[in-house]
Amino acid sequence: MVLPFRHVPAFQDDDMTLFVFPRYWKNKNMEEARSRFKSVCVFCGSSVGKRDCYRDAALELGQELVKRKLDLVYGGGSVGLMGIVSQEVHNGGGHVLGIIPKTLMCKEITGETIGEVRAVSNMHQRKAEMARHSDCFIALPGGYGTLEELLEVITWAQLGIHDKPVGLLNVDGYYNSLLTFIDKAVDDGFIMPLQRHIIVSASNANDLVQKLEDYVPMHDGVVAKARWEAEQVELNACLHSETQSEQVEERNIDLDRAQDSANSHMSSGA
Ligand SMILES: C/C(=C\CNc1ncnc2c1ncn2[C@@H]1O[C@H](COP(=O)(O)O)[C@@H](O)[C@H]1O)CO
Repeated sequence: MVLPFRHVPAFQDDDMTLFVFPRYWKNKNMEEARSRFKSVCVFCGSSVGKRDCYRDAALELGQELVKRKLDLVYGGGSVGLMGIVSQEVHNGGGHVLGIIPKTLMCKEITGETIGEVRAVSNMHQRKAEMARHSDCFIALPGGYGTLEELLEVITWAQLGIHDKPVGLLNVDGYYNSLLTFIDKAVDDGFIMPLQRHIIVSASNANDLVQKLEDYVPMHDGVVAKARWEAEQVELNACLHSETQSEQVEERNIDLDRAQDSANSHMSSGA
């Protein structure tokens, strides 16, 4: 029996928990409760910000992921808070997956790569891949890029495209004005009160990850998930064939280069 994520209570103190979430288990002889997540997607600034508290929070989040044995999925590279959190997870022995559009994939823009790096064709594919490879999302402080990524996964949760929890690491009140704005949108009838609960927030990494663990998705039943799943399957097929044709193209370019080099060796008599 496979239970869909949305129908499973976050906490079940029985053998079923082991069956549904193999990584979330309570051993009677051990104090430690492991996470029901495997991978966490972190959105965060490509800058470090002007105050030390942002760097400290990125370090603390990295350590929290290592402590809970969670893998990191992020935008790739080593610039800004992205570099701090990814380096910390990598140093702590966690798996780091960076997903980065080819255009941004040069040291001058993104810095050194860390861990596993997956190149994608564009920003849309990057977001789809980041979401596909993770079980929940966390936004550290950041700018336009972070906000855009955060709001997209919140919108996807609202539409029922996924059931994955979304958390704001509200470092020293960085996101207070965004949360106030969202409350205003609820008061003025642009966001339904039920959908306000999609966003979970906390001021430190430990509390935030715990809240994400406890999160139970709520739905108004308006959007049929099956329709999105069909669309998702199509999108994945599309991304897959795009990646495959790019790989074929790259292989052809490599073969042409090898042929050119062999030809020039032959003609120079080497
Ligand atoms: C053009 C700039 C930096 C480019 N470097 C980036 N490398 C990798 N990923 C990036 C980069 N810039 C943005 N991202 C993605 O958006 C988020 C950060 O954007 P923000 O505007 O700094 O908040 C991050 O999660 C990445 O996925 C100079 O900005």
